[in-house]
Amino acid sequence: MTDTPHGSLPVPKTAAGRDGLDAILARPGKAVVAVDFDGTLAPIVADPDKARAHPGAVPALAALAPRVASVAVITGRPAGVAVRYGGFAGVPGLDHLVVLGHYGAERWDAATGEVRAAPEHPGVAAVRAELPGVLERAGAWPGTWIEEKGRAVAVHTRRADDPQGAFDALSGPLAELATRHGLVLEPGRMVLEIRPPGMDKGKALTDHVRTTGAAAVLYAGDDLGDLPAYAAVEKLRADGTPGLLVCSGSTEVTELATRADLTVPGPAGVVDLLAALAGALHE
Ligand SMILES: O=P(O)(O)OC[C@H]1O[C@H](O[C@H]2O[C@H](CO)[C@@H](O)[C@H](O)[C@H]2O)[C@H](O)[C@@H](O)[C@@H]1O
Repeated sequence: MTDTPHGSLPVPKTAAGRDGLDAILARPGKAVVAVDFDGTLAPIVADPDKARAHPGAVPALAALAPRVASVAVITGRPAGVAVRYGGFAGVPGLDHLVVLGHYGAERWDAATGEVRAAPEHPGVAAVRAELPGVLERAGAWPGTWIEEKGRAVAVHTRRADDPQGAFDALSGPLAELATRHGLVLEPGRMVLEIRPPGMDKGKALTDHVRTTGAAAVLYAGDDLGDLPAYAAVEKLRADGTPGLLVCSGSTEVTELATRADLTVPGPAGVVDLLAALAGALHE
């Protein structure tokens, strides 16, 4: 990061992004800061159970949260899992943190410690029962495994001998399985998730911006599941609410970097950015 009029805050490469950042700095009490979890706050690791927030993430979020209208984590993880792996509960400064899990189908509030959730979709149980057979018929790629997520199931290929080959070969059969049970396929970083339709990170973010009455928004993500949130920020901007799109950069997914106002080097870069923003708002 280079020094700018706002300390170590980087300058977004687009005019829309610079407007978004300026709006957040001008009226932080009307700004929502929303961030994805895996790949954005937490470095990508081979075993999803071992993913943890970057050590600087909680301190940066806790420094920022009291200075803005709301900080939210919007994730494909179950909300409770993200809270645990993030270490978000009981942190001074994060007393009003919101975690929107399962792409917005679940909401955890730090203020109550409770999770509110949409009803479960019956198709998930049917998919769960059929999934081993579908994987077997698709070639039983060694190293591929199923993550049980409660309201969804995910097939991970990162630990397969050929992660991209397994991902490509399984995409079609899993999309067909999802459709047959009224569900949708959510592709991500070496993961194919089958989950209920009707909610995505874009709707989750737009609802949160509306309910908080925010006048500016920052969204940071790294994966394909974050694209609806990007689209939501673009729509908010078109409708007059400034916003800043941040990409947690990787070589694995490049779709976000082309649309982002600012690309930072992975979770460490996101943490630096959040800390710099908190510092600028403290000045
Ligand atoms: O919306 P997110 O917070 O980004 O969650 C998306 C998925 O993240 C997890 O999988 C990803 O991270 C794993 C741990 O680093 C990695 O092994 C895997 O390859 C990635 O796809 C999680 O396991 C999924 O349930 C989330 O939906």
